[in-house]
Amino acid sequence: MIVEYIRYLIPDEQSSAFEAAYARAAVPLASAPQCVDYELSRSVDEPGSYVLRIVWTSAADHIEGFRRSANFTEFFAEIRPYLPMVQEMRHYQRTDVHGTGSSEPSLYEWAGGAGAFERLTEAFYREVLRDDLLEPLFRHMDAEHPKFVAMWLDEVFGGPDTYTAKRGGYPHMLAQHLGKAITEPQRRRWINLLADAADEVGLPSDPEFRAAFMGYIEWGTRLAIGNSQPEAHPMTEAPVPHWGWGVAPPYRG
Ligand code: HEM
Repeated sequence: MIVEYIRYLIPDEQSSAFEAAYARAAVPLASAPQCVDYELSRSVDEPGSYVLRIVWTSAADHIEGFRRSANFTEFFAEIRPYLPMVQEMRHYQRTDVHGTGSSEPSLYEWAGGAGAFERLTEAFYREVLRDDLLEPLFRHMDAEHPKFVAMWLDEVFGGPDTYTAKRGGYPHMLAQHLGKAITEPQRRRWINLLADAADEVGLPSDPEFRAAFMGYIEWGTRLAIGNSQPEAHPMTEAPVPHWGWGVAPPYRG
C-alpha cells in the first residue's frame, strides 16, 4: 500500500465549496477498487490549510488503474478548480515506525500479551490428547505444536508476526490441515475443549473479548474442516487473518 498526501491552501471564502466538492468527489473515490481509504482534514491552526490523505493499493494502481478509469473522470471533474491551490502532491511509503491505527488495545494485548495464548494451547492440547474423538488426529503431532498454534493466534489477534516470519505463515498452516478429513463432531469437540481451556488458564471472560475470540474460532474451524476434505482445493496463498473486536470493542464511557 502507498499513501498519497495532497496539501491545499484554500482561501476562506472558498472553503465551503471546496469541502462540498470533495464530498461529491469522495463517491467515485470510495467505489474505486484501487482506493483503500481517504480522509480530508482541515488545519485548526491555519484554517486555509487542508491535507487529503489517500491510501492506494499501490502507486501503479493509482496512476495506471485509477487515473485511467471512469471513477477518475468523475472525481477529477469535481476537484479540478482547486488544482492551482495544491501545495504538495506526493506518494509516501510507510516505514516501520507507526502505531496500531486505533486507541483500542489489540485482542492479543487484552488476552494478556506474550505467553497468554501459549498457556492456553498447552492446557488445550493436554486435553486433546486425552479426548477419544480428537486424539487420533493429534497423536503424532510435533511436540512444539501447542507453541506453533499459540504463535499463530498471537499473530491473528494483533501480536508479533512470528508465525509468518519464522514458521511459513498461511501456506504452512494450511498444509497441516490438508487431507485430514476433519469431521463436524471433531470440530465441535475442538471448540468445546478450547473454550474450557480458556476458562482454565483465565483468559479474560468479558463478553466483548470472548465474543471476538470465539468468533474467530468458529470461522477458523469451519475453514479447517473445508480445507481438510480430500476433494478440497483451498487457496494456497493468503495473509494471516487479523482479527479485531468487531462491533463490540471494550466500552470505556
Ligand atoms: C481456528 C481454528 C484453527 C486454528 C487457528 C488452527 C491452527 C493450526 C496451526 C497453526 C497448525 C500448524 C502448526 C505448525 O506450524 O506446525 C495446525 C495444525 C493442525 N491442525 Fe489446526 N487449527 C484450527 C482448527 C483445527 C481443527 C478444528 C482441527 C481438528 C479437529 C485441527 C487439526 C489440526 C491438525 C491435526 C494439525 C497437524 C498437527 C501435527 O501433526 O503437528 N485444526 N493447526
